[in-house]
Amino acid sequence: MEKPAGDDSGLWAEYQSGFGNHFSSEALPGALPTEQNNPLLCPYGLYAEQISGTAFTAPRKQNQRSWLYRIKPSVTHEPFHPRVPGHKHLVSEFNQLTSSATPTQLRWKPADVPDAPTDFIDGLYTICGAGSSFLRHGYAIHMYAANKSMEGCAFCNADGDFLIVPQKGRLLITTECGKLQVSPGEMVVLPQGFRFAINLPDGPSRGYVAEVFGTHFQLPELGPIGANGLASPRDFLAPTAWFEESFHPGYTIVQKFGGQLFAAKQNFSPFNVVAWHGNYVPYKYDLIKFCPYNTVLVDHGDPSINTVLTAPSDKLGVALLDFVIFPPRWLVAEHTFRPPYYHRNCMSEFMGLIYGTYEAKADGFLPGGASLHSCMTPHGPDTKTYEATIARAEDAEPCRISGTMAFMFESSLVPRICPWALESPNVDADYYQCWIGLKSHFSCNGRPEVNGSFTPSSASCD
Ligand SMILES: O=C(O)Cc1cc(O)ccc1O
Ligand SMILES: [Fe+2]
Repeated sequence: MEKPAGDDSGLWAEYQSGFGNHFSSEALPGALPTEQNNPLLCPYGLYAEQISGTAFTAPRKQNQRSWLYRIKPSVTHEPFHPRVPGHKHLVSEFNQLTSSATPTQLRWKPADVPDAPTDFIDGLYTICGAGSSFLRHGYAIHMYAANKSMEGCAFCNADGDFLIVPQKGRLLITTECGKLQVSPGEMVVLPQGFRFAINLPDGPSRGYVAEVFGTHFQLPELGPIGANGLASPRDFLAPTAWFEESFHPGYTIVQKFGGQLFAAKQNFSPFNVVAWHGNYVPYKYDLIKFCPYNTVLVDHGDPSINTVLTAPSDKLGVALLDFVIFPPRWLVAEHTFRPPYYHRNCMSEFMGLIYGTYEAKADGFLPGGASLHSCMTPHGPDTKTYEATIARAEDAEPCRISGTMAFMFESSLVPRICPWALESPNVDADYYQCWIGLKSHFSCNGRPEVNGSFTPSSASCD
């Protein structure tokens, strides 16, 4: 299976294609002012409102903002108060009070979706992160497990951009710019400050979220690859304008601000934007459209070759957070150990699995599960994968990795881990065992001893 069935995007939502474009969209003819951004009187009596995703003065190349033309401006609400009930499992400042660091290899089994009614907001919990949303530098990695649509409320993340990777269950996301349907196998970016509501048409749902503070995701440079390849700008889809005019007493805006949830009441839906234009927008991307480039002769390329999106740090070429995937592809390298190499990395690697089996782990790393190998923590293929690979070393024909989609959030900042993630019953306490069986194949006469008693596993090839 290349991708779970049931992706009927397009039915619920209509899109415009491109990455970083200056988009424009109107749900009523003539609703978008064309001569200027801020007319004295807007068409249809709308209010003009700007949302800025970068400082007004950011260089033109990085500057991101959109103009929204709406029935009432977003300021039309009662004061924000800490939400009751609070949320105990969200963190946006990673320090000794909130989290701790460990160099040990960590792996989590998939979390069960709760039985109690739980929407996306309550089902979201932080796993780890670094830096601070207040200082506008850092990231948080969250996961969610939920089973019910958000009702009578919209979520707004003032802390950073969410990159959401659903693993189970579709997300029907209503945003101020319009609607997005996101299936497992796709990802969506909801930039800082946009209000959105998530419906779960399939019920039980779970997935992964990377949140970046103080920067935005961009496409990686292609360098010598050339003008094409990896994620193509035209495969990114932004919504088209959609609005509702509803009298909705008690509608709640839930704002994540410094990791804390605040609530404010208003009496109408915030999805009242009739037209908009700009380059600061939510967007989605289908990971199966990724066009991988890789080794065609020898050796294992670094995983950066599979970068879908990167959130840059201030250091040239060093990511605050890269979103990297391990998609279906051909492995053709000659006399090469084809699975991921054993390594230690100054960057920290959080991994998740959307479907299938990951090429470095014959078992134990399950769809919906996760692993974390922090800065300089050694890791690599498990014993079964290693032994199966060298057992068929002599007859390694080109083979296709199929039916799998793993991903990595890779960061230059060392993550601190939340106590509930470290103490979770889903922690795989025996993770280290997957490498303990790696034995010496050393032989003084030069020819490695290969124990042929292992049956080659089907973990990496068809
Ligand atoms: O650790 C991992 O499984 C991710 C990874 C994959 C790969 O092919 C090379 C390096 C790397 O960190
Ligand atoms: Fe790695």
